[in-house]
Amino acid sequence: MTDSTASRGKFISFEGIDGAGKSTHIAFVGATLAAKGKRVVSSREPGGTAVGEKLRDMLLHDKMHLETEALLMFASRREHIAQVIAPALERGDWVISDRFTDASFAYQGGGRGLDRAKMEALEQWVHPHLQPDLTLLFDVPLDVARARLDATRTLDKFEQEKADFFAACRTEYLRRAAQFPDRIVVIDSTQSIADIQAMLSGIFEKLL
Ligand SMILES: Nc1ncnc2c1ncn2[C@@H]1O[C@H](COP(=O)(O)OP(=O)(O)OP(=O)(O)O)[C@@H](O)[C@H]1O
Ligand SMILES: Cc1cn([C@H]2C[C@H](O)[C@@H](COP(=O)(O)O)O2)c(=O)[nH]c1=O
Repeated sequence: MTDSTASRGKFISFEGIDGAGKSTHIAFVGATLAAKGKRVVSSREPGGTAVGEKLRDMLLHDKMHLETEALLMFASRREHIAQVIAPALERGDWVISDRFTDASFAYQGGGRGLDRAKMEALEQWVHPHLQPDLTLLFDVPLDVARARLDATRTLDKFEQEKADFFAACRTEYLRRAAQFPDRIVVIDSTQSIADIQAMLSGIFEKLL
């Protein structure tokens, strides 16, 4: 039986260029929230649903037209909202998403150069009334992100992009942080993991 009186949960997104360190902190934030008695749903984009994970596989490995890429990102998002995000928020759960629409503006808009108006039209279509309550933007210089990636893994299609692509993604992320200062918190991700976790604890202390 569902509790129809449960208050809406909160929606937190994590953003940053590849290698900025966001995935490192997702488990920490999930554990922090759970310790405070919140039910947490942790998910990711592209992906987060069966259909979304199939789209993710294509998006991270197959070359395609930049508009196809943007449309598939939003198709994955549409499914993610319908299957995961909206029901969880209605149940009163907290949703942590490793990326959301800011990533489309940064990567397809900034990185690939797709017209911002097209992205805004997709955003209006797919989630006209939903935005994260809080977005944590992990910001690092490109060389730091690249060194972290090179040290750890086989690179996917996006991670193989050149420095100017990531510079444009980072610029667009920071432009959006300036545009939405009440929602997006920029975290200097060159700090140690321990220092970042201390800062995150402070942010969630205020939010809870
Ligand atoms: N503040 C930090 N100091 C030093 N190393 C870090 C820091 N944050 C993350 N790392 C390391 O950098 C690597 C990449 O981190 P992580 O996977 O969290 O990045 P990411 O932003 O999620 O990347 P992607 O978007 O490509 O998944 C990992 O090996 C992680 O341990
Ligand atoms: C949501 C979203 C993601 N991307 C890119 C950004 C990353 O390179 C990959 C996802 O990989 P991660 O290791 O899980 O971060 O997808 C994008 O280009 N546009 C988007 O909307």
